[in-house]
Amino acid sequence: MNATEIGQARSAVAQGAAVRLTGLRKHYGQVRAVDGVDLTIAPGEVVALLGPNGAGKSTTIDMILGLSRPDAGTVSVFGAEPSGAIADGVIGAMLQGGALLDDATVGEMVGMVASLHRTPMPVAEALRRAGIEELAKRRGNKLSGGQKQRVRFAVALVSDPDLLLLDEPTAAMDVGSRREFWRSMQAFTDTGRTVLFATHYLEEAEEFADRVVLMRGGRVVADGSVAEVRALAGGRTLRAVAPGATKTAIAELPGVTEYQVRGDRIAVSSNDSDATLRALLTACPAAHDIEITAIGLEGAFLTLTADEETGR
Ligand SMILES: Nc1ncnc2c1ncn2[C@@H]1O[C@H](COP(=O)(O)OP(=O)(O)OP(=O)(O)O)[C@@H](O)[C@H]1O
Repeated sequence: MNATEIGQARSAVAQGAAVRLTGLRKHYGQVRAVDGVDLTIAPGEVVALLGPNGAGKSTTIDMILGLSRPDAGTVSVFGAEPSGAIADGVIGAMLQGGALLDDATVGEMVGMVASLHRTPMPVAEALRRAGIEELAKRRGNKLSGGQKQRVRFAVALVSDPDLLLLDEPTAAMDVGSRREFWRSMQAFTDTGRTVLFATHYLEEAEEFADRVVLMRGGRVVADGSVAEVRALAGGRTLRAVAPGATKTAIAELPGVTEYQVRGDRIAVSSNDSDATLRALLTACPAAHDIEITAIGLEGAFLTLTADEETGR
């Protein structure tokens, strides 16, 4: 079983999926924004949606929210249509650039959204969880970009949702605000809520997600834990000082998927680092300062989202 299958099987056994997408497709003219996505997210999972620009992350989130209608396939949220789940306050969402009111205070804005729901959490609690209690009386047009994001977070939380959908939630935040945001988020997920977040910050996925779903060209290209996705990219990096090693000799080492040679220094990506190392020491017995490291999530991301024709 590969990591994609493990991710799907693990979710499928969970009772009553939080989110289930089957054969989801959305085209804009010739652009296949989402091109056959099957995805099941179990209650309580924290899932990072990764992918380069235009991979289809926002389009997928919009369809889960019922903001955009699929051309084909189905979306269900806790067994219901998105519109039903939204009306029941089951879903909270934080979207890229979601509009805020310039003339209303933060407390009023969050209060207005709370009034739309049957069982909201107290406004003060939503502000506290989003870390913006001191901004309750500040008007929308006096907020910084990062503060606006926190207000959007409070708006997403106030219905006390079981599922949070976050599209690049920390995009406008500085490092301190991001750390604070994820601390609040962890307090929320510790209560067993489900979170799906799209991000470009790989370290956020690495640190906060139970599971990583990697999209490219409207499709899911990897799905599993951070360790599983890293392993899918196959590999390790071997660095060494290899006097006299030529590019041709390095390219021909077994297991090599990519390589760089700068003077005596080589850096090789390999899907069989043991075989690469043995062959290197045979071809170049003077090789020294050898270092083998596991590929990071960033390396896996780049490998798995590279265009096929430029994969090597
Ligand atoms: N309303 C639209 N009209 C036409 N094309 C669209 C529309 N929305 C998205 N697209 C196209 O669909 C593709 C997927 O876009 P989407 O916004 O879902 O990607 P993304 O992974 O969220 O990207 P990013 O990381 O840049 O936010 C892109 O090629 C985009 O240009």
